[in-house]
Amino acid sequence: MGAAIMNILKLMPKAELHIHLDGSVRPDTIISLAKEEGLMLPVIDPNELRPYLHASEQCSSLTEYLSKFQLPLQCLQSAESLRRVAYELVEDAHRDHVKYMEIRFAPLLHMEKGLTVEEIISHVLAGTDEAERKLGTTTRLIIICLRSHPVNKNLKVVHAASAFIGKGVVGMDLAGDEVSYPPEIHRKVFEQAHDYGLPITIHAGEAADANNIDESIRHLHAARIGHGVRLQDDAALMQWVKDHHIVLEMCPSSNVQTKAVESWSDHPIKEYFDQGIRVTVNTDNLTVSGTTLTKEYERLMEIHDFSTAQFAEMNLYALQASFLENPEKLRLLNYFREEYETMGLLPK
Ligand SMILES: O=c1[nH]cnc2c1ncn2[C@H]1C[C@H](O)[C@@H](CO)O1
Ligand SMILES: [Zn+2]
Repeated sequence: MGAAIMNILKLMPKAELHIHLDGSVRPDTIISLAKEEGLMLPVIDPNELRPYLHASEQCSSLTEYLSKFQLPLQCLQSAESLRRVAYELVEDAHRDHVKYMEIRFAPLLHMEKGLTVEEIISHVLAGTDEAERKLGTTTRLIIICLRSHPVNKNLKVVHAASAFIGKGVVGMDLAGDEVSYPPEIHRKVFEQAHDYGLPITIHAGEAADANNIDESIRHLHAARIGHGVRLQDDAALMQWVKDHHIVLEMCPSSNVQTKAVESWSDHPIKEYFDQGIRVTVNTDNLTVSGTTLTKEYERLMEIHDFSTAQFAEMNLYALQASFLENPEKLRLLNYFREEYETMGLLPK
């Protein structure tokens, strides 16, 4: 790949719909937060920390992948740490020319030192709002319910999130261990979210089969699907997803690491795209997956032969499917189109 193309991939305005806060903490920040909070790191030499925070391509499963969140989560139990990592994540994305991002996190994982769900959301918002003001990257939040958490607790999370509608929270998600906890357990939770008017995206068809995608759309009101790798197993559902403009938030590096796919070349993203399904490219987790949006684009271009214009198209899918409120969404869509036109990525 030539330097000119690499430059376009880096410089083109990008939208990121699927990125977890706790999986995207800078390793240096982990070290600094561990010191501040008096936490013992598993190793003394910071250079040896990487295997504790990063899932390599040798990672064997989603379960192993999820074990990499333990350490960052221990460091994310205070107001200041939440504000700081939220700010730094927007800063990192900004450096990668991300102009719109939806950051997701699960409040129930940040309550070990007594913060309430409302406080946790407020502290993350303080960081993203400050970053948006200083850097200009439009940032919104998606609140996650974990599959392994009881329904009554998740209902409380939805209730707390609903108070932040119009103040930075734009949607709800279901994440965690898909093998042990199928989506139907949480129907009531997402019924409630839907009643509050919160848009919904669900992790599905990542570590378990296409039925979970079907269930998430049909009964959990998902307008978008996190990953959706197993959609390829069900032709009728695939057609339905295409016709109804359900958007897939695909995260290729993560999908290789969790073994949702065997390898990069086995990833179905290009096949979906060519069939007219609205796929988007995302990182999932900057630190756990050891990636950036530009790196994902580079590998997709090398291995699946995507063109720069096709990346532009997927970014427009992402913005259209974003949970951003309307005047701002239109402004960003116009901005992206103008930039792409100037860069020669759209037909004039
Ligand atoms: O790709 C994923 N699939 C399922 N769950 C995930 C993935 N990436 C992160 N998570 C979980 C682990 C985090 O602690 C949690 C909240 O961000 O969400
Ligand atoms: Zn995810």
